[in-house]
Order: sequence, then structure tokens, then C-alpha cells
Amino acid sequence: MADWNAGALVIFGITGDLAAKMTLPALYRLEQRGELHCPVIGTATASLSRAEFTELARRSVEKAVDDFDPAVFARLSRRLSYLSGEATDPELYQALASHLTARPLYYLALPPSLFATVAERLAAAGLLTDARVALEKPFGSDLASARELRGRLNEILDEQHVLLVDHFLGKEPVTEIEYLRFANHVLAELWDRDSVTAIQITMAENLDVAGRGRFYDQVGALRDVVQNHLLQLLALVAMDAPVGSSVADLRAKKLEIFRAIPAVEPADCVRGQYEGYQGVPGVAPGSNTETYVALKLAIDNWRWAGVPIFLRAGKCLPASATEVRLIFKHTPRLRFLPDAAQVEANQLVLRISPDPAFRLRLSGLDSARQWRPVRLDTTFERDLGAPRSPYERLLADALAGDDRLFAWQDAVAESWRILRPALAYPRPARWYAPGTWGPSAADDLVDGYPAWQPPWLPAPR
Ligand SMILES: NC(=O)C1=CN([C@@H]2O[C@H](COP(=O)(O)OP(=O)(O)OC[C@H]3O[C@@H](n4cnc5c(N)ncnc54)[C@H](OP(=O)(O)O)[C@@H]3O)[C@@H](O)[C@H]2O)C=CC1
Ligand SMILES: O=C1O[C@H](COP(=O)(O)O)[C@@H](O)[C@H](O)[C@H]1O
Repeated sequence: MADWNAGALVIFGITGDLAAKMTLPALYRLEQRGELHCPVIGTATASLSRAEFTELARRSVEKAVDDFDPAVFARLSRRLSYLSGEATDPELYQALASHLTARPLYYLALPPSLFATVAERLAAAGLLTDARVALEKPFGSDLASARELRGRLNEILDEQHVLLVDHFLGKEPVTEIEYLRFANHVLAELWDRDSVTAIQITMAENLDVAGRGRFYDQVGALRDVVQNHLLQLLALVAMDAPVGSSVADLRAKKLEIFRAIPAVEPADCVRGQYEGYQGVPGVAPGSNTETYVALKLAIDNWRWAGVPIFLRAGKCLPASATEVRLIFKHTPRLRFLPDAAQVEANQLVLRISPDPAFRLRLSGLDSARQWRPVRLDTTFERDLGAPRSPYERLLADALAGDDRLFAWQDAVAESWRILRPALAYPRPARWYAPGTWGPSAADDLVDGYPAWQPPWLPAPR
């Protein structure tokens, strides 16, 4: 998608939670850096004057950034305008047409049930010429619904002009994976079944779902974060090197990984629900929705055959941390090594959040001739500079017509295929107490392999 720069940004759903917490603060940052160059038109159903909308935007930004600069916001506010209207109403699009210049980017921060209708209304109003449409997740709720949505969008839009937003793909340490892996011989040479015994990916959150009960109860952890964030992350961790620098080259390698992952059997998917979840407003009585999930996956290709991949994600866990952990094989236990059975396997940890960081865990012999862990740690910020927020990065890329960091339809379809049996035939969710690492059945899943490792957390400041 080279040679395309948005002439206007239209945000559907500008009064919503995502816009307040992520989109407007990201626009503020782009304005601050001098990287925002087009008008921004927000829409939602609420009837707001321009002044009321500007005030709403100012409050959102002030809340989200800790160095609010009124001069930067004044510049941003001169770009902002607001149109109220029901997204299904053709009149909204007629009003929009009179505000638009060339090459619009439409950003749909709307309930997903509206995605196809909004795109169809834009098409009917003749507003999709040389346009791009960015959609927030979720893209479908299973394989069939994702196919249906894809079919409707393909009727009116070139698939290359649809950007599927997965904010994990905009996280700096996630974008860094392909460079770290393939620009460093030491890592490149260790990254396969000859060296790795298991991979663990953990996305732990200590928050509950209060305030989002109605949304979350229809979704659950598999759809909320595994189908998108964690499988996208896994593809970057496991793929072979792209053969060129184009988006197509990258996607080809990621797609090979998705295609090599067999659908996950319900027996390899442990579901949990934290005690107290059913009391959250909006949660259905007797709900079987999982607030925790642990999965065992395989990648049937030459690089990874025989290496189990464990993913887990959950709410109300003891800490918030997302990490990728490679656990390596033991070296031969030669006789010159004292007490060699006590030497722990090496581990490599890439912490995605909080405070992106990298750890190599080795073993060394201390002065009392006891084996001790030796941890080689660094943070991304220390060595690579302060990261941008994912939404800042993704919005800037979308405005510049760069689709490298977006998900795409074939990958989405594959990820729904991988999860299909686990979603279609869910085992009962098992209770776990808030503040614990999920149901004990998750430990059975790793039986015979290295146990789940507690995530590496930043040292308290
Ligand atoms: N919130 C988050 O952290 C995240 C959200 N997402 C996704 O982003 C999208 C938006 O989520 P979120 O902001 O939380 O949702 P909210 O419910 O907070 O906001 C929805 C927005 O859409 C507008 N809207 C709803 N229905 C209509 C309609 N019929 N016509 C016109 N406007 C409408 C609302 O405006 P009004 O109230 O005026 O009708 C509001 O501005 C969803 O797809 C969600 O899955 C993805 C990742 C994280
Ligand atoms: O998409 C989502 O992600 C958040 C976690 O994102 P993070 O960037 O804070 O790690 C999760 O809490 C939410 O349930 C989910 O919808």
C-alpha cells in the first residue's frame, strides 16, 4: 500500500471507551510529534456541539497522558470536528460526504455487529473511492461469522484496503521479535526443536471484568485474546525468516505457521472461571464463559515438530504480565559437572508488558559449589529507547497506508480454524480463586514438560 496518505481520518464511535482511552490520546501524541497532517472527524449517536465534543476529547486526553500540553491540544482541536448520527442511517453518510476530502481513512471503533453495515453505507454513498477502512477486533466470533463478514466486505472493498487492528501487533517488543530473532546469530541458531524443549506464552491480568461483564460474558478469554493477540504473537515467535521486506513476504511466513498448527482438541484446552465472576453485573446466571484458558498447541513443521507450545491467559491472576518464554534442552550431564542433575535448563524470556524486557537465564556455580541462576537482563527502553504506544504506532501507519502491522483475513480465518473444536465443544470451566494462577488442571496440561513458570515481573521501584 505504498504512495497512499490519508487526506482525512473519520472515527466512528468517537465517544466510546476505546476512543477515550486509546485513540484520542494517540492522536494527541501524533500531533505533539508533528506527525498528524489531516482533519479528524468523529461520529457517534450522541448529539454534541463542536465545543462539547472538544471538551470531551480534552478530558479524555488529559486523563490518559501525564504531560498534557494545552498548546498541543489546541493544535489537535483545530483538526477535530464532530458529526452526530446513527451509523445505519444513510443521512449520516450524506453529511459526511460534505466534510470529506480525498483519501479518507475510516476507523470503526464501533460494536462489531455494525462493521459490515457501515462499510456498505459508505459504499452506497460513494465514499469508498481511494479509501481505507480500519476495523477494531473482534473480526467475527467464529470461523463461519468471520467468513460471512469477509464476504460482505469483499463485495465492496479490495481486501488490501481493509486494515484489521490488533493492538498487540503495534507493541514495540512484538514488532521487535522478527529483528531480534533473525539479526542475531546466537538467537537464530537456538530457535528450533534441536535446542528448545517447550515454549510458554503467558498473558496474565490481575484485573477482573467488572464494568465489562455484558461484553466479556459473550466472548471469553479464547475469543478475547487468544484468537487474535496470542496467536499473532506466536506466529512471529515461530515463523521462518521472510524472503524479502514486503508485507506479503512477512504474511507468507506467518501464514505458514498458522497452517502448520493443528486444530486444538478440547482435551488440550483447560478453561477456568474465577470465583465471583457470576456476580459481575451483565454476566448471565450459570455462565460457562472462561475467564482463564490454557492451551497446548503443536506446530507441525520442520523447525518445531515435537516442541509443545503452551499458551495461557486469564483475568484475576496474581499479576499483570505478558511474556514469551523459550525453555531450552539440558546440555549433556558430563561427569566433570558437579551435581549435574541440579543444573536448570536455560530459558529466554521476552517480556512484552509491563516494561518490555529481555532475559537470558543461565546456570552458574557459586563459591559454595551450588548451582545458581545467572540472569542476563535488559529492558528495551534502556537499550532501544522509549517505546511508542501501540495505538500511536498503528494509527500513524494506517494514516500512511502502511499495513505491515495489521492482521489480515487469511490469518484471521486460520486462527478461527485452530480454535474451532475448543470453541465448539467447550469443556466446563473450572473454578479458581481470584489471585491464583488459574485452575489446577492447567498444571496437568504441562505434565511431562517443564512446569508453568511464574512470569518475570519488573522489580518494584
Ligand atoms: N475498549 C477497549 O479497550 C477495546 C475495544 N475494542 C473494540 O473497539 C470497538 C469499540 O469498543 P468500545 O469503545 O469499548 O465500545 P463502547 O461501547 O464504549 O463505544 C462504542 C461507540 O460506538 C458508538 N455507537 C454504538 N452504536 C452506534 C450506532 N448504532 N451508531 C453510531 N454510533 C454508535 C457509541 O456512540 P453512542 O454511545 O453515542 O451511540 C460509542 O461512541 C469494539 O469493536 C471493541 O471490541 C478493541 C480493543 C480494546
Ligand atoms: O484486547 C484486549 O486486550 C486487553 C489487554 O491489552 P494490554 O495491551 O493491556 O495487554 C485485555 O484486557 C482486554 O480484555 C482485551 O479485550
